[in-house]
Amino acid sequence: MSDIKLVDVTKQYEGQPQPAVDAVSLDIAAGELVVFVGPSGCGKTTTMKMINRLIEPTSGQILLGGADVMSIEPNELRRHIGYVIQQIGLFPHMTISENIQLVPGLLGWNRDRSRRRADELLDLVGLDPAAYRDRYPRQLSGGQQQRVGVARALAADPPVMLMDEPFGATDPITRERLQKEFLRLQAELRKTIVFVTHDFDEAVKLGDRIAVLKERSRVAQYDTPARILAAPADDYVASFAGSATAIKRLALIPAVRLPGEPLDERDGLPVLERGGSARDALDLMVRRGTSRVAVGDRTVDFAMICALLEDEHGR
Ligand SMILES: Nc1ncnc2c1ncn2[C@@H]1O[C@H](COP(=O)(O)OP(=O)(O)OP(=O)(O)O)[C@@H](O)[C@H]1O
Repeated sequence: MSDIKLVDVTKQYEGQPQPAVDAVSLDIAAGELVVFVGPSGCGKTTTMKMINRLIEPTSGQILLGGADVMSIEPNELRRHIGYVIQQIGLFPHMTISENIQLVPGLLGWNRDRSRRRADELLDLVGLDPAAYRDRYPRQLSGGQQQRVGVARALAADPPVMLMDEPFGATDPITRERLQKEFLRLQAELRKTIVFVTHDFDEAVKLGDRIAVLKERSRVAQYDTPARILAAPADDYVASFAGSATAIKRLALIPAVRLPGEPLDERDGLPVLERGGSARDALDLMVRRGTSRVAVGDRTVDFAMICALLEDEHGR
């Protein structure tokens, strides 16, 4: 299993008056996508990099599937944990395929198997292998390069992925497309993912759970996007989550994330389009004059959505 457990983790950089990360504890379940969100400098990246030992904690413990990461050999750890960063880090003198084959190469796979794997991964991230495998990074757009970055991190099929503002450098439209593709990919792959961003909307869109961090990475709230929006733990979380109106926030919550009852097909409820948001579910109810709609194999009801809105106004 690839759950991640942080126990009282502290990082004190030399010469700094305060720790960058101060006694942080957090449990991340296997197969879950957890987003660390917080303002610049609050310690998100430092916390994340301690998980794959790019940074060593001053004290505390990080457990990966129950084993202390400090006891896992660094190469073994890297095979287990894919890593995607904003600057992508593709090697300019290597083709796209060669870039993706780096990790399989390190693992000693033969060339045929590595090549096949690179093609398979290009396909997975929506790039036609025949068109892209032999190009160089500079011949790709920023969004395409970012997809290659994700493909490369997935090369050895690691159960865990660390992603540090992976879509941060792309324009808003590309970013939205990458987010959607990424969610589709994760629905299929179910990796354990730690995703760092300072964009709260991105956190709401992507996270199964969000850890809202304040200074020194202290956890202000750790919960599902719907619950954080409906019931922020304190003023800090509320102001961080604050700018959007309640109804706009509904548009950020995928309807599949709302609590619901199992669907009985015989009810003949209107069916929400795949990928629809809580806002879309509400629209469908209003249009069809029903108080429940089918979302996948469950139903979502009007009262649930009202509760989200009311909590918002009640504050
Ligand atoms: N190598 C280092 N030496 C000393 N201080 C550091 C070092 N790396 C980071 N810091 C400090 O630790 C704090 C947390 O930095 P970190 O990069 O983890 O924050 P962050 O939340 O990821 O920020 P951002 O969103 O701007 O990337 C900051 O105050 C930063 O200046």
